[in-house]
Amino acid sequence: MTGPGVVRFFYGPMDCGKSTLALQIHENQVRQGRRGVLMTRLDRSGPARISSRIGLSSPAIELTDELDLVATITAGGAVDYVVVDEAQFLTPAQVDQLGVVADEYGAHVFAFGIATDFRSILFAGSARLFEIADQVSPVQVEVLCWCGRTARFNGRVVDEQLARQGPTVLVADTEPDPAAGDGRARYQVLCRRHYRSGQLAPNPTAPADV
Ligand SMILES: Nc1ncnc2c1ncn2[C@@H]1O[C@H](COP(=O)(O)OP(=O)(O)O)[C@@H](O)[C@H]1O
Ligand SMILES: Cc1cn([C@H]2C[C@H](O)[C@@H](COP(=O)(O)O)O2)c(=O)[nH]c1=O
Repeated sequence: MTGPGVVRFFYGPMDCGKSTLALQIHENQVRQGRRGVLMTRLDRSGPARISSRIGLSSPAIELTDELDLVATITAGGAVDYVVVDEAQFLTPAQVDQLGVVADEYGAHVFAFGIATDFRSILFAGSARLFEIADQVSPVQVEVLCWCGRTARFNGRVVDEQLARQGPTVLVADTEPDPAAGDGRARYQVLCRRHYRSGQLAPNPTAPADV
């Protein structure tokens, strides 16, 4: 199928509802009989699923660096739409392949991901999406820092300290995992002020220190 394909990138910090939105868009496409492909990479719930904290989840193709997305998406015939979650983990070449799927095959591509890593540096996949997508939209639901300000920073917390260095990819949740040891990383969304200072909670001895 050829036609007006499009690449749309929805971005936002962890826990703002990206996977929920991805699954809602998929649902609305399916209801109208449109044929689609769901893809993800390194979902917290395990491989080959898109899962939302609201409780929705759906099987999806698990991506790897080596996978050619044009071949993967078109393998089963024509597709009307593609939903890609955790798109920050795509390689720039794979993002370009999404552009081919939109332009040459007429598919509507909906990509979802966090823009920046724990160092507040753009992920390679997200950077390429900002560069080539037809439309980029912040997810509308705000997540908040502990101080009440809007949180745009994805802080990585290790041993209750904000990490400033480490591997770019480290799959973990915003909630501590009770099954894991104390040193296990978690993420905490923060406003810029508290991302810069590394303060993760109110200071009990200085209540006004926000
Ligand atoms: N019981 C609930 N009722 C309403 N909203 C919820 C509930 N549990 C989680 N959420 C919302 O789900 C959102 C996280 O959704 P999710 O799709 O997992 O986010 P993301 O993919 O961006 O990390 C949060 O905004 C949170 O407020
Ligand atoms: C900031 C940051 C995040 N990650 C991982 C952590 C999670 O597994 C996902 C994001 O999940 P969500 O659906 O947006 O909640 O990305 C990472 O590997 N490296 C980072 O720097």
